[in-house]
Amino acid sequence: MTAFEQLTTEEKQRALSELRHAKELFASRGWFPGTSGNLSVRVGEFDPSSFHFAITASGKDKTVNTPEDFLFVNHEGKPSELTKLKPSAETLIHCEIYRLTGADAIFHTHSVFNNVISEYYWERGSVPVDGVELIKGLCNWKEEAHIDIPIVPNYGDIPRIVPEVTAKLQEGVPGILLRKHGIYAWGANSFEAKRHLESFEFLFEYVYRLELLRKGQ
Ligand SMILES: CSC[C@@H](O)[C@@H](O)C(=O)COP(=O)(O)O
Ligand SMILES: [Zn+2]
Repeated sequence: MTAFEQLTTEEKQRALSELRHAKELFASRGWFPGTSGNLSVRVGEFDPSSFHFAITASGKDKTVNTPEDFLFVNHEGKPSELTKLKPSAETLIHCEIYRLTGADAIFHTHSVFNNVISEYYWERGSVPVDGVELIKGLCNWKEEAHIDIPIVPNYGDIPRIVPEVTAKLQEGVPGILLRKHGIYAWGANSFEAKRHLESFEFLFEYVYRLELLRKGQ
């Protein structure tokens, strides 16, 4: 029996129901414009060289629920079982984030704020955030903490993005921006990944608005 076949139905159902819940919530906030975004939740034991996760199928309208919204894939992004569904085009980015962090859930969304801020700070290589209370939402409890949220290039060829993620992932920052594309946020479970995603979105909007005010526009 493969590691995937050894998983219980309950373990798989739990991952699928967490994905369904996150998908419905983010859809209600308009966080999947134009079918963008993808979500995943890991199942079973974690070994950096062998793991499985449930992920959204590619190209679907994530604002509607269908019986074909999710499938299971392995650490190489290949379907764990026979299916006609195609995993997210960005599955390899999820694979790399799981491999590097051992996280249990990864949520990726596109927003105007995360796109604009990734372009604005592109040359700097990261988005600086200073002393904002919501940095604590990222599990950084230091008073007046400073963080830099890394930005990687957005190539059409997804495998080219993977080594960029490997190189720029930052200890203590559970997220990474793709330039003019969107944010990947992760956590030790769905609850934490959601809190991180919401905190990042808040911080992007804060930095954007503060910059506008400082420039007097
Ligand atoms: C349709 S625009 C967004 C896509 O190009 C992509 O960035 C995205 O987030 C969704 O791709 P998907 O293959 O559905 O997971
Ligand atoms: Zn995307």
